Parts: sequence; C-alpha cells; structure tokens
Amino acid sequence: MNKELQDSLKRKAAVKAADYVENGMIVGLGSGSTVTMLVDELGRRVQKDGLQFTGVATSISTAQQAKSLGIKIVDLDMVDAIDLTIDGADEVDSHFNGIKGGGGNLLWEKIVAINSKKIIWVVDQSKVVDTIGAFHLAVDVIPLGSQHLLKKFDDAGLKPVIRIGKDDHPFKTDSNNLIIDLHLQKIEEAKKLADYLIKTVGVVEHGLFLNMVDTVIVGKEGTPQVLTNPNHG
Ligand SMILES: O=C[C@H](O)[C@H](O)[C@H](O)COP(=O)(O)O
Repeated sequence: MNKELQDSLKRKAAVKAADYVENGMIVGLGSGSTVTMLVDELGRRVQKDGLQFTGVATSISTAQQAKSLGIKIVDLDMVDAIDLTIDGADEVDSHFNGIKGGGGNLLWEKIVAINSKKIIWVVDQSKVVDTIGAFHLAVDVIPLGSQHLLKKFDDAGLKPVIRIGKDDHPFKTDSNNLIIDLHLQKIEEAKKLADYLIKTVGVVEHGLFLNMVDTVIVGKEGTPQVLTNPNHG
C-alpha cells in the first residue's frame, strides 16, 4: 500500500474514532501518525463545535499538539480514571492481540491503557494481520546494562537491535529509556513471550498489548470497519 493511500485510510479511522469522544469525558490520547490525525480532528471539533473534554497524553509530542489546538491536557495522576483512550497500533490480529511501540511510546501508552475504561485503536487495513510479529516488537529498557540485555536476547534467538534515532544516536524514549526492537517475523506464543520479557530485569515494558483493546476501527476504502472485541463486556 502506498503512503498516500495508507494516510487516507488512517485519517478515515481517526475521524470515525473522534465520534466516540463526548462532552465531559476524560480521554486518553495515544501517539503516532494516526493519533496525530485524530488530535487534529478533535482540535477542530473543540474550536468549531465547542466540544469539551480533558485529555491525558501518552507522549510529550501528543501533549504538545493537543495543547496547541486548545485541548486541555492533564497528568494521569490528576484524574481518577480515563473514560476512553484512543490510540494507534502497528499490528492487530483477530484475537485482538496487538503490537505497539513503532514510535517508542509503548510505556506511557500501556500505563494509560490499563487505567482506561474503554480502549479504541485506529488503524489502516494493512495493520490487520493473521499473526503478529512481522512488525518489530519494541522493548523499553533502562540504559544501564542494555548491552548485556541485548546479548541475552540474542542468545535467546530474539533477533534484537538497539533502536537508533534520527540523530544517529540510540533512540531515547520520553522516560529517557532505550528501545530494543525484536525482529521476530512471527509471534506464535505471544503470552509466553510477554511473560518472559516482563520478568527480565532491565526491561521496563514491551509492546505486546494482548487482548487489551475493546474496539478496533479499521480504515479501508469506503466506510471504516468497527471490530468489537467479543471477550470484553
Ligand atoms: O509508539 C508508538 C505507538 O504505539 C503508535 O500508536 C503506533 O506505532 C502506531 O503508529 P502510527 O499510527 O504512526 O502507525
């Protein structure tokens, strides 16, 4: 899929998702290019339609964008709970298991997600897959000992690579951590991998979001498709 088409499908999903935001809500705002389109749309609705909600951002860049558009942003610890979080994803399968972290924001995204009553993902159709793993799996790690962690993952056959930023230096997250990307191609036993990663000392969080999402809005030609997770009430 070319980038122009993909962006138009992302935008369709993002605009549809904006309909779920109601006056008075506390809304988790994810990160990434699709969420940037969502925040643009929400900013437009705040300014033109008088939509009123309070946002909790999952990255510094989302917070900056939202504030610049007149959206009120507060810290997660200033709210009791988040009514709805809308976020992007890199891949999602039919069991509603997904990979996030292509932009390196998975830690804040997961913290916001677990404090949300409802989670919606906005994706274009190319991200709906049979088996997750073709997209690299981001692992957020603390810098201390990261070379040892890299070797440990390599020995375990996880094909790890330290993520490099645009400045040709190791990419730093908003929490000043590093990202190790695992190039696995296919993840057949996602739960087992998630358990292994989270128990590994030095790992802060990983980009496997297993059965966390309630609704996936898929941008495709025509009307976006709304997929509802049957395992969530
Ligand atoms: O760290 C980044 C996030 O998990 C994004 O939500 C994810 O990578 C999807 O990003 P995009 O909408 O740019 O494809």
